[in-house]
Amino acid sequence: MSLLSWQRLASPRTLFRLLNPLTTHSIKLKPRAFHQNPLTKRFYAGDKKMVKYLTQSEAINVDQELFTSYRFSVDQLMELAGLSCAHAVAKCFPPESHSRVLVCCGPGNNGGDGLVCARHLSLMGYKPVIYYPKPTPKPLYEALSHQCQMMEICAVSECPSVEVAASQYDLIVDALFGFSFKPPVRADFVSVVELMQQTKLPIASVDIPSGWDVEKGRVNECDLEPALLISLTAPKLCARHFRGEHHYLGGRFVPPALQRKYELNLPVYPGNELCVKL
Ligand SMILES: NC(=O)C1=CN([C@@H]2O[C@H](COP(=O)(O)OP(=O)(O)OC[C@H]3O[C@@H](n4cnc5c(N)ncnc54)[C@H](O)[C@@H]3O)[C@@H](O)[C@H]2O)[C@H](O)CC1
Ligand SMILES: [K+]
Repeated sequence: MSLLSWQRLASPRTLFRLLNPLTTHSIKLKPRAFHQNPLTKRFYAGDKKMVKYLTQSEAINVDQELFTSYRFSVDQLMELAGLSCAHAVAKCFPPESHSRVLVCCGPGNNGGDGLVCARHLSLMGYKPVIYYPKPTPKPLYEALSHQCQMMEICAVSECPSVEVAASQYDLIVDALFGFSFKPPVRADFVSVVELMQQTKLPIASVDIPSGWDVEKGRVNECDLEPALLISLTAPKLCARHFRGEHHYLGGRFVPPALQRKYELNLPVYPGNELCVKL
């Protein structure tokens, strides 16, 4: 068995003992219980069940139950969702190297998560700039936009070209469409989707990589490939096709009974963290 295989199976302590020529302990080479994600090939310690990947209708149903049976308000969950996205961004793209962030926001709740994320990124030392091509005329979105303005977060009204984006930004946050997206992309959003398809900047997608089919994933060769995907509540089926470097789960607000009802098998969030690596 190769060293790489042992790295996946053994704990760091066992590995140290295996590799340390000075060790005098007798070592039992008993592999730990583990399971492997068949798509990402990642190994997970323990024999816990795999996290569930939701269909589009399951995602919508979970969302609805949170608002109806559990009486959460959209603002509450959006704040937690957007905050967890900002935390995942900070883990993968620290402000020291990726301070200039273009946050692209769509017309629905995914876009709302983006506005919240931009506000928290700005509090965390980033310089976010918002591109919100079709602001939604509803009190929630107007308040979120107003908060961003009051926080002196800049907004651009034109979608930057690939070249301009490359010179002015270090990272793009994709908060255009989430689990209610129905292809094809409508005219108002074509240029920003094309920017994200063509740019070489890293992209952090909120919940769903925009333009992907919520269940089938990438449908066109040119579809964007985020470097970071932050699944919210639970990953959707499209996340099985994610090939980027970082996959996080955020939205740490799902009541245990709802987790049980949908057999979500969510991973344990470490300590008081707002997101967990999948
Ligand atoms: N429970 C949770 O997990 C929470 C998730 N949140 C986030 O909410 C989105 C889902 O929000 P929703 O408003 O239902 O949908 P979308 O944001 O995906 O977008 C709907 C919006 O987009 C328009 N639209 C749909 N298809 C197209 C298209 N082809 N072209 C252009 N426009 C399109 C549609 O008309 C609507 O206006 C989820 O993914 C999470 O990110 C909550 O924030 C917290 C709870
Ligand atoms: K998105």
